[in-house]
Amino acid sequence: MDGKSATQYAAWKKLQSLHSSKASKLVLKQLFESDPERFSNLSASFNSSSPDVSLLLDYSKNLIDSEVLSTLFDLAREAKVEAFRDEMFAGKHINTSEGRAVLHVALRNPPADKGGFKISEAGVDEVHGVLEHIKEFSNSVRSGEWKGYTGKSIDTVVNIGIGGSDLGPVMACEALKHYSKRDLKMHFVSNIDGTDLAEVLKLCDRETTLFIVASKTFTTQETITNAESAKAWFLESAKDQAHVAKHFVALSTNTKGVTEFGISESNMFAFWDWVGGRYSLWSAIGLSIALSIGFENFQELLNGAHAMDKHFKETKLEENLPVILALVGIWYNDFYGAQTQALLPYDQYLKKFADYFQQGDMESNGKSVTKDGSRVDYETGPIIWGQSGTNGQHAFYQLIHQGTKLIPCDFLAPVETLNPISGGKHHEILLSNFFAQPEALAFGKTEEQVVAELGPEGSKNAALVKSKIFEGNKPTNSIMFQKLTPGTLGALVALYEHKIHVQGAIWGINSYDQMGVELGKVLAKNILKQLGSEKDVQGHDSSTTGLIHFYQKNRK
Ligand SMILES: O=P(O)(O)OC[C@H]1O[C@@](O)(CO)[C@@H](O)[C@@H]1O
Repeated sequence: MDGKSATQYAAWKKLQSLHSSKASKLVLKQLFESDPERFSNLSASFNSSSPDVSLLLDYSKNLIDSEVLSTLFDLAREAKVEAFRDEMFAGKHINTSEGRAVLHVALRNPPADKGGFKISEAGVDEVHGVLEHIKEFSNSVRSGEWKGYTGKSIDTVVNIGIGGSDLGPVMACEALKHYSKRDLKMHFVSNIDGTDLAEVLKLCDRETTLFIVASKTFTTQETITNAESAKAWFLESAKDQAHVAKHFVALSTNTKGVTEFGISESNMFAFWDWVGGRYSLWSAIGLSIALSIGFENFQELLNGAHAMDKHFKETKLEENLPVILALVGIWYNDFYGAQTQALLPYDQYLKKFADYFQQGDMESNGKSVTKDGSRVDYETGPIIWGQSGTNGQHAFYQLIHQGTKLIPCDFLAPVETLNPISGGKHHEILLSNFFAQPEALAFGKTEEQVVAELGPEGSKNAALVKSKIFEGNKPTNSIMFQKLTPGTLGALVALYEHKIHVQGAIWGINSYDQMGVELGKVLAKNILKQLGSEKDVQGHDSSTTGLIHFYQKNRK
């Protein structure tokens, strides 16, 4: 993939004309009526050696026909998606702006003699050593063997990190709570807002709390400030700096930064520059996950992701789940003008799934310049949002059903619940909604149906009738998995990681740097120095100056 502008592709041009000529004719009701086999023709499965790790992707409720779909696959071929995928797996420096490889797949790759991919890049051969360190340490803490400075075992873990050093652990610990050691309390501090740390510290005992300082660069202002404040809080009673070693560990690529902070290298879990922050939960950044669910389950998480890696690497485009999700997403994003993509997991344990992929997707593909420096003249990364079902139905589904915006939705659900309370009644109600919502979105409700429902009297109110019509033809994907296990979560996360990769390849952008987060940080550091008094405030527009002055005049 050479960072070409996507509009140059013949398939892109064909998709433009297909959208112009076909969009009004791509009506799901008719598409299903004309093809009784549509579901089986437009579903794809992912199976792995573990029966619990399998997925069904039903993409039949999309605004596509065979011609559109084949042209989308042509686009993938023209954009050399497979070659770019193989470059990633081979450790090529596809993160061109930073001159780095992109190898989160190496973090979950078994040893070559156990069927793993052969990947050559500095550090890759250290992955299993770090995993061993994670295993030993998490076993030691979970068993009570690891003692704090007064000889007590650890019962509380506080992960201090932000962005990819927080969102992955938060999402995975929530998703896999069923598998967690319930008497080891997990907390996550990310925001520089003192409230975040202050509220967590109220729940902590200095003698039994372990702080994890998670930061790839070990320079992130929020994380280092929070870590310094946590250390100060700890030393208020621990007093002796030597005790820090029993209560603070670090996850980073920056050994110098870690030791300067006061954490010994033996308490550091390292990773490498080819691990992107938003792709790092599989690395040392996942330590809190291993502490929560145990190393064996953490390994299962890695195994599930590796199984999806193999699927992505080895499956032909037409049956490749990440590719299908990517292409269908591009169809709406770039040809239907859809601005967002909703992730709607009908599994309460996945309530942080959409939050996680806000960074995963939007920090990867929120770009407007191709890898060769051209300004794109097409849409790139979508806005990712969502919430667990059925909650979203009572919050924003009104807009999805009857609003003016096209919102492609991915629905996800387990066949089996992990909490079959009340004899499974809750799960059946949940799944009935999981099945019903895409059906309602696809097929809607006609004016005739509304009139029949309202009857002669009710339907005299023309405005009321109109307000009850559901236009339908709203596209959705439905993903089902057996039950939410560590392996299934690994496969699901890897599925969306690779979807992001494919979309970035087609858009010709670098999905793996994040230049857009830097300017705000620099300006904030400059303003921080000017908050002392009004005379210090220099070099800003009247709005920024006015706001700062308002703060300075009114602070206590
Ligand atoms: O892990 P770290 O180096 O502290 O970075 C935290 C987060 O900050 C960023 O916004 C980059 O500055 C994210 O990409 C990253 O996940």
